[in-house]
Amino acid sequence: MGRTLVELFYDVVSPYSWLGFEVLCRYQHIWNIDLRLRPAFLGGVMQATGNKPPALLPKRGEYMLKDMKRMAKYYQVPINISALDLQHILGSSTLGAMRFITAVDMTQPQYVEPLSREFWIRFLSQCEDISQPENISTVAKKAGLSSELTQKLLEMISTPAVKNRLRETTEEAMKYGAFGMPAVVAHYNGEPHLFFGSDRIELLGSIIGEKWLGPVPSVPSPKM
Ligand SMILES: N[C@@H](CCC(=O)N[C@@H](CS)C(=O)NCC(=O)O)C(=O)O
Repeated sequence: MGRTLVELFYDVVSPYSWLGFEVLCRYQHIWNIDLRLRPAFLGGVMQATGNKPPALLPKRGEYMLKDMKRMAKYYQVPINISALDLQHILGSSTLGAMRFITAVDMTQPQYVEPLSREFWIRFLSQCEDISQPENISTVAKKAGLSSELTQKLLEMISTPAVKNRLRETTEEAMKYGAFGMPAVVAHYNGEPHLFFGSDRIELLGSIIGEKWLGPVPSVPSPKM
């Protein structure tokens, strides 16, 4: 049977997207899937669907911090957010970062995975800014991009081509029914199936006929 295309729509503002991203990056080497990373803009989804970040509700925000701590440990993803950081996250815009990742996706797609991870590490592990060009450059360097390339990509983020591409990807996620992130779309049996949340990947596996081995599956060792 052919490989199942699995698309992950995500924004680096979203800690649950980071969890979903790492789990799918692990499973792409185990399940019969082709993982397509789709950088999108959560702010645009929230605005267009009339949804709101769940953490704006104080009790939900309080719970989310505890949930996040437990999930980070269980999923082995180094998210490290305090109540103060959560306020900062809710007040930050990741539009520039998502445009930068989009520009990379358009020109150097092999860097999308390490670059997205480095944005999350800086933003949700070290709780440092990712909106200023100098900080975007620091992240890009960590992901292995040269300073010349980073400079060109920074120039690209204000072009209509990049802005439109990010808008189109965000709209595509919503066409599949997304109202938040991570939004995972599995193209199976000739139909797209939307899953919302990092906690629905086990369910995704059951739909596409793949076995869930927990959030940190061990990768089979290559045959000698
Ligand atoms: N239960 C989901 C929660 C995901 C979640 O809360 N995502 C946030 C962004 S970090 C969102 O977009 N929420 C929209 C909503 O809950 O309606 C998970 O474990 O991943």
